[in-house]
Amino acid sequence: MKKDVVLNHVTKTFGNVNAIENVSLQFDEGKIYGLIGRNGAGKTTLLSLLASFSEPSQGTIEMDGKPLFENADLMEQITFVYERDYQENSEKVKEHLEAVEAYKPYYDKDYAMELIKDFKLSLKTPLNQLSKGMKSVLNAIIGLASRSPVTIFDEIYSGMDAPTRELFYQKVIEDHALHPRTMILSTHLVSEMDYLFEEVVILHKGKMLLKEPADELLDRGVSVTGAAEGVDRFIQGLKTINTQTLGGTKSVMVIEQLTEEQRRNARQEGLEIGPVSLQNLFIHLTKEGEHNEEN
Ligand SMILES: Nc1ncnc2c1ncn2[C@@H]1O[C@H](COP(=O)(O)OP(=O)(O)OP(=O)(O)O)[C@@H](O)[C@H]1O
Repeated sequence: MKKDVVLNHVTKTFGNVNAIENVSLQFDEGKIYGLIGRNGAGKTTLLSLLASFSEPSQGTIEMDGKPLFENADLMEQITFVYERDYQENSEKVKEHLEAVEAYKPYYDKDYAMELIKDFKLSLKTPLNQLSKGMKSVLNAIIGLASRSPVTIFDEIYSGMDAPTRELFYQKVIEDHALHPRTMILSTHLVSEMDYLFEEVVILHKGKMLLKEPADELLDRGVSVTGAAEGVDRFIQGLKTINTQTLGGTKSVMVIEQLTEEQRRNARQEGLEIGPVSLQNLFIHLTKEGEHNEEN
């Protein structure tokens, strides 16, 4: 079975709002995707469609050439984890994981137990007595241990403290290396998660702004740092964003690929050329999206 997920001109409408508008893209089997977008951009809507929670209003979503929606064989391939409050659920963690195991064909119980230990979650706690962070951890464990060919994490990390998030990222990398599968992680924590992503999808107001390999995206710009006067001379005529000044030192993001000659000039000026961050690019690109719409 081919496990790429293909969206063709997908639109999802709520009332008169297009939460997702004419999105076409393919999630290739085995890659780790970062799905980013500002509040209300349509991330959860898109991921819920992949999880078959609802049907697209227009367009198709297919795996192995077949529509995903309500296809039990295909849905077995996908795990979608999202923030849940489990308020009405008093079963214990252990019972809940046993229930998950029953309907997840790739679930690895030993790995789940290892994660329970590493994340220090108690098997005996009723779900509705877990703290917010512990609920996030439980969701993360379900997502990882399900080992589904397509695993979707919808912003489940917000309840986790920083060390727990770090541990989760480490587990994602380790387990993906051992058991390659498609992972889609939506997040607002762009700066701390960017190193996980092989490809980045940016949604903006329901539309797909871009889908690009992370390294190519980061190649779109550089940071230039050094004495303010030298930086000012160097950036003349270049497209820049996000200037920061500290004392006599200035750092500017240049949204252009530099030529060899420009790089040489920078070195001669004593300037340092460094990478841009995905977070800064994201902020810039979504602002630019707004600007283009206004014109
Ligand atoms: N069930 C619904 N009924 C009506 N409108 C909805 C529904 N779900 C989402 N929307 C709208 O669709 C748009 C996209 O929402 P969505 O939750 O997908 O965004 P998001 O990118 O996940 O946002 P956030 O980062 O804030 O969680 C928003 O305008 C939202 O108000």
